[in-house]
Amino acid sequence: MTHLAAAPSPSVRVRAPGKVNLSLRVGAVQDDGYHPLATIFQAVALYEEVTATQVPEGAGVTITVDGPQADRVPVDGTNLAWRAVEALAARVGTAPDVALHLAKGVPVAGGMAGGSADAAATLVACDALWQTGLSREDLAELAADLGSDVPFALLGHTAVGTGRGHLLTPAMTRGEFHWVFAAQAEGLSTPAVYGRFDELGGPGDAADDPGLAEDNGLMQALRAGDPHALGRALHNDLEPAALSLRPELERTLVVARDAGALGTIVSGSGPTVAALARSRQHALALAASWTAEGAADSVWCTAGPAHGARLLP
Ligand SMILES: C[C@](O)(CO)[C@H](O)COP(=O)(O)OP(=O)(O)OC[C@H]1O[C@@H](n2ccc(N)nc2=O)[C@H](O)[C@@H]1O
Ligand SMILES: Nc1ncnc2c1ncn2[C@@H]1O[C@H](COP(=O)(O)OP(=O)(O)OP(=O)(O)O)[C@@H](O)[C@H]1O
Repeated sequence: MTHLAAAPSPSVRVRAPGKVNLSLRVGAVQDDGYHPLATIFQAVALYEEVTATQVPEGAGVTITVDGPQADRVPVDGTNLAWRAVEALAARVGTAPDVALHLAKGVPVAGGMAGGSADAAATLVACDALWQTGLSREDLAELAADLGSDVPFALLGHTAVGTGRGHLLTPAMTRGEFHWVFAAQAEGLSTPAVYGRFDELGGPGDAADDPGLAEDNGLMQALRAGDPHALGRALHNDLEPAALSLRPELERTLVVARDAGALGTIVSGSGPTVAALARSRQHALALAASWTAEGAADSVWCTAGPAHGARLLP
């Protein structure tokens, strides 16, 4: 009798990046609870890696998670990757049967859109696994329904975001920018930070619908590949709200400035703080200052722009 080994279940791996908002301009809250944004995203080379494996019919979705902060990630239907499976399956009329493994390389609840990257990677992975034939635009539509940051995790590189942050236009950049991120053990809730922004007076006298008119210098710095000019132009309307919820972040910003960072900023809704460096060597020096001063729970050196959600061979 010949023994036939069972064929391995089909499996695909996808990487999607974390992000930093180089500029984040926030308008007045709308009736749907969202704020109109004008933002410039940059993807950075801290990646979420999602492996999707076909499982027998009826097995449903399962999630396992790997990484230093894995215990803070839900493995049920509240995980954004799980919701991505369900959204894609419903869209193409297939059963949501898949085992997901998330290898987390982006700080959790840090304002760097790690969960959004998982959702984007999962869309690309299941799209390949199920050979749906959907276009990248179709996936972007599903992505926008999952969360405001998910379409950018699909696209990657550097892009202007408007609407809720989900309408994207790629931006021209030259060369590589070196970043250091100071992550905190305890995350911040994105709705709580937007809520504090409202309590602090929202956009105040600024236009309800923000624009990027004030970001001409930033766009020019990107096109010129000039990290000094980029450092001066970084801007985040949510920074006062994040600092009001986490006053100790002020010291993290100051330590990086004192150590010669070209610019410092709270990343998105925080509490991660980003510092822009002159070079990779300088990034390592900034990281060492944060560690020496105990101004971060973990420190991550990386560079941007990085690619969007992409299948791995
Ligand atoms: C802070 C940023 O990371 C900047 O890119 C994003 O605006 C947040 O994007 P996200 O985490 O994908 O947010 P979503 O999952 O879409 O929304 C979560 C909550 O954040 C708030 N929210 C989000 C986006 C937006 N333009 N206005 C908002 O007020 C709302 O309270 C919403 O209920
Ligand atoms: N795949 C996921 N990975 C991490 N957290 C997830 C995931 N799905 C749901 N969550 C929940 O969402 C919360 C925020 O997660 P995430 O790491 O995406 O935050 P974030 O980077 O601040 O997001 P954003 O920058 O898009 O606002 C976590 O505290 C967790 O409870």
